Amino acid sequence: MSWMRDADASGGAGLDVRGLIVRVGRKELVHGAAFTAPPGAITALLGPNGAGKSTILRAIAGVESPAAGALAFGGEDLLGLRRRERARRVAFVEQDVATDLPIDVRDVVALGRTPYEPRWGGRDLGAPTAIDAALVAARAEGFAERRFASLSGGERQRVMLARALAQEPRLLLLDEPTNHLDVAAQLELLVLLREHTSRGMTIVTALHDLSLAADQADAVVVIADGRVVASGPARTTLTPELIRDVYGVTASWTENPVTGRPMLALGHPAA
Ligand SMILES: Nc1ncnc2c1ncn2[C@@H]1O[C@H](COP(=O)(O)OP(=O)(O)OP(=O)(O)O)[C@@H](O)[C@H]1O
Repeated sequence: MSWMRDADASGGAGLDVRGLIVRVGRKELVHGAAFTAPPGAITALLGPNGAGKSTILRAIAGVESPAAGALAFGGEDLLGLRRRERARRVAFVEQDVATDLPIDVRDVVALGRTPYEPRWGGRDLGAPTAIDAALVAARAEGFAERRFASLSGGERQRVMLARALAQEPRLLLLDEPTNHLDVAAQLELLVLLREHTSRGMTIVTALHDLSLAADQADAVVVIADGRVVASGPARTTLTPELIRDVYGVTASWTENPVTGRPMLALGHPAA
């Protein structure tokens, strides 16, 4: 396809989603979504509850098979890759983590190395280093020897992030990664993600916190009713009009008195 050749020619293209349709049973949940996520950047998927953010991430991750559409990353057709090859490129941290895994944290993180295990026996020589580095990066090394089921929600989220980092993906998909984190941990996570983008990782993350997305994401994609309604840089895309239409709340850009950066203030004037 011509757009994939274009992506190759540009050297290191990001994620390109075209005409994505996802059906579950007879119900169509995503109706021809199209957007790009720049390489080496954080793109936030925004939108109200039930808009389709998780469904889109699941389709990109290969958990759901799209009914139609094209998904390319780095100029490669993701849908044409074998599962193992896709898993070496794309990692996904889902929103709800199973709570009853009867295994230790380190073993959960080791699952991220599955795509690198030699097919015909032998050992994945890169595993110990990758697992240790991922535990440290996700600030999960302090509970590496504990049972996964004994962890708090925020700790579990760090472990699932560590598992995804152990996979050494070039595209990292995150579904609401901050939802169990306290305010310091949220900002710390964004710093960590920023470190990874500066080393070339492309990150696409569903976020509910519009202010956090406005401050930290390089680009935003706004989803409503299974459709992309706007996309682009946060400052120019998240207009007060768009936010009112999509979320029904009042918004205003102002200056954050703490950071000095543009800040999105939200609320209902009468509340
Ligand atoms: N397996 C399913 N069968 C039927 N409907 C589904 C299924 N999975 C999701 N949906 C519906 O599809 C829509 C989109 O769901 P999705 O989880 O993608 O939304 P979301 O934007 O991630 O929402 P949230 O912000 O609440 O996590 C919702 O209306 C949801 O109820």
